[in-house]
Amino acid sequence: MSLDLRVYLVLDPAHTGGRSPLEVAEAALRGGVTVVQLRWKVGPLREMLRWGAALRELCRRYRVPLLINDRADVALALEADGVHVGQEDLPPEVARRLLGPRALIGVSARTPEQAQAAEAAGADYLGTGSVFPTGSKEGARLIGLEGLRTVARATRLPVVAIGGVNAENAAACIQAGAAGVAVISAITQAPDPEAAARALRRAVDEALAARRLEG
Ligand SMILES: Cc1ncc(COP(=O)(O)OP(=O)(O)O)c(N)n1
Ligand SMILES: Cc1ncsc1CCOP(=O)(O)O
Ligand SMILES: [Mg+2]
Repeated sequence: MSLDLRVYLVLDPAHTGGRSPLEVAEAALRGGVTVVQLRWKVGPLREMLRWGAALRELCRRYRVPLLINDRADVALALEADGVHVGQEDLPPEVARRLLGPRALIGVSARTPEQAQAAEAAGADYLGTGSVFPTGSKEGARLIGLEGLRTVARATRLPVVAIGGVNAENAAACIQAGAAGVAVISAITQAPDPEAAARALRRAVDEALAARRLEG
């Protein structure tokens, strides 16, 4: 499946403000998100599989890729499109071996060295952050827009900016070299997730168009 990283929803059922994760996901898909990741950090694995299977069907209907955070076994079980792994997770080359050449593999990279290692290991894209302060990931280290720019310049892989990104600061991430933005709270904690996704999509599309014009 081709990879359009413009607006990347990281769906964590622990961060949907008590709303149904599937309803939030469908609203976000209507609003124009281009990738969905299921991030499941607490709770029974069987529950993750149940949510994942429903999300799999939903994403197929919208023809949007579904990636699984951390867990290649779950990605395989769900026939998801790929995985996203961090620096302390399953190494990307192992994920590639398990999931095969067609799987999408994303890797978190905060430094040029991590970016280059991920590229050499066969990653398809990088997740880079935390660009801004975030309340959604404990201990996330801040790299700022300068850190994002440094990573984007160090790799040929597309980079998605993550951490505290919203419709107001998304354009700055694109100007710093990102191919798109990944968000949890800007969509899942928004009073209207569909409108929030649409606003992010518009901000990213306008910033990408402006960047193309600048050449
Ligand atoms: C798109 C994207 N980028 C970065 C991350 C963070 O992954 P990781 O560093 O492994 O942290 P956890 O999300 O697993 O806590 C991500 N999930 N998605
Ligand atoms: C998973 C993750 N990795 C780096 S920051 C972050 C959390 C992003 O959440 P939010 O979009 O709510 O700041
Ligand atoms: Mg991880």
